[in-house]
Amino acid sequence: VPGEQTQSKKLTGEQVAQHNSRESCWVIIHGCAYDVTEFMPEHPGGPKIILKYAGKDATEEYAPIHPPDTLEKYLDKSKHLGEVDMSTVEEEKKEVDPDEEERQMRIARMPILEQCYNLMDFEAVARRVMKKTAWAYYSSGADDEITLRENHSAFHKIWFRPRILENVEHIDLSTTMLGTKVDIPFYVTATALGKLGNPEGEVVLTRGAKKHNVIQMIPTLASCSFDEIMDAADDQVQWLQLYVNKNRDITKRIVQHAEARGCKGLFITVDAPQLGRREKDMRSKFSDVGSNVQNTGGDNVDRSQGAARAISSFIDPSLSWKDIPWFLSITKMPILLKGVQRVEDVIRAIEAGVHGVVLSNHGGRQLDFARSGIEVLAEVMPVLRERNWENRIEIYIDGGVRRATDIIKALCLGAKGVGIGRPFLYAMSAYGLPGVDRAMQLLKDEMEMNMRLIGCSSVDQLNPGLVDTRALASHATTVPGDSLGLGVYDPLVGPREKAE
Ligand SMILES: Cc1cc2c(cc1C)[n+](S(=O)(=O)[O-])c1c(=O)[nH]c(=O)nc-1n2C[C@H](O)[C@H](O)[C@H](O)COP(=O)(O)O
Repeated sequence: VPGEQTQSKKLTGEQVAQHNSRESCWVIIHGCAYDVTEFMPEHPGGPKIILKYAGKDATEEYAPIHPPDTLEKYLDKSKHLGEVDMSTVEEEKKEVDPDEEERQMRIARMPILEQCYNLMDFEAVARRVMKKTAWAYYSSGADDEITLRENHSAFHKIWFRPRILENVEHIDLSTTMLGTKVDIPFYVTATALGKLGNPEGEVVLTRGAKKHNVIQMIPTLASCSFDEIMDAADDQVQWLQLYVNKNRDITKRIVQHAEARGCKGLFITVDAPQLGRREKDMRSKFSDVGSNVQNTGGDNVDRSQGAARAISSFIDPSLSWKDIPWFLSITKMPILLKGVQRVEDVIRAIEAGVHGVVLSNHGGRQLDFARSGIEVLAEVMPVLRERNWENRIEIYIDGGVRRATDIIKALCLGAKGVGIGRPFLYAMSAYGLPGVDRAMQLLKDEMEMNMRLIGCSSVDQLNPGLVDTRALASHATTVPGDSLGLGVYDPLVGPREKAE
């Protein structure tokens, strides 16, 4: 940028502000200016969100959605214009947002952490104190959110057949997952965009997992960079969740870097060749020009699924069984398929040589009317036992796990462990690390008590004889009278109407 900045002098806010159009667009991110004029048309989130911040400081909007190394990785060095003297940057006049004022009041009055007695309490608090877009993104399920609700209600169709007069003085909750000893049979599953809920993002979950000796699955679409999350680990085991990129060189680089950094498992997500249609997420984006879901402009990016869809256009819908040998050839990490939803595919996975599966429907965020992981588990294990294959691979489930009894039911039916998503996001968003810590401790306390009451002193004693699953296949879908449903079915409370 000849003449506008000598090596020693920083750019001024005024200089940046002059480049505020499609023809010449500069933005400020973390105190540095970037020329994004040529990049704008390729931005996965579309040009509008960039134009909204043309000539201005975009850091607040940028940080929750993009890992810190994004600009290093994807914007040509010639477009890195150097540091800006932030004292010369005009503060954005923030018009008073009544919603935000109300939210701050709810935060001031939120319950103290000790008043959270179970994982649903964290959801109730998070719904009140999180930013609307963050709540919508985390809580969203696909379409009518039937599967989202079924995931948890399916556990209510399984009843216990507890044993009595067993010595349950000492309870051991520990088990192994892919050879790693963990203190309790759950892991923190991969959930994208952690900084939407907490400015520190996924590293908060890393610290919580360390404290309770559970495993964290690192999401491809994390807000933090992969290396940030690995660096935040303290002698603990982490896995990688992978969305497979159309560009297999990028995928190979990500996988081999994860292995080199010490990841102990590769979980290939197979239930999202396209991200599901999450209307709450889309609706909440309506007021944000950056991902205007009623896109009428000339954008070339389909942003009608909110933020995740926009940043996930790289996902390869052509991924198929024929790719598995290639994955087995590029890494020594155990490979598991995340998002398997019927026994035929579990058998194919075993025959394909993978090391495990996660029976999952992506937390109800993908195909609506997909069955719950726990129901698929009840279908799979008897078929594997018939073939003597139940120990050929490790089988996990996720979706709707909110109580230790849900974990126990899954292990009784043959799961090695369960993945938990939203509860830890809500705990992190509402209370930070102390929230995650308490959520994990509550599960441990519940688990110890319920193991005693079911008459088992260690998880290897859990077996199908301890549960009655006869009601599991009845799919009486609940009328969406619950909080999620009310939000979904009442289009008249969209932001425009609210403002009037
Ligand atoms: C709640 C949530 C889940 C996401 C998630 C983001 C959120 C906010 N994202 S998503 O943006 O693409 O949908 C991912 C993801 O990055 N990759 C993935 O494999 N699963 C993703 N999942 C699914 C997750 O790994 C579990 O399957 C699901 O969360 C388990 O259900 P519960 O939330 O009820 O525990």
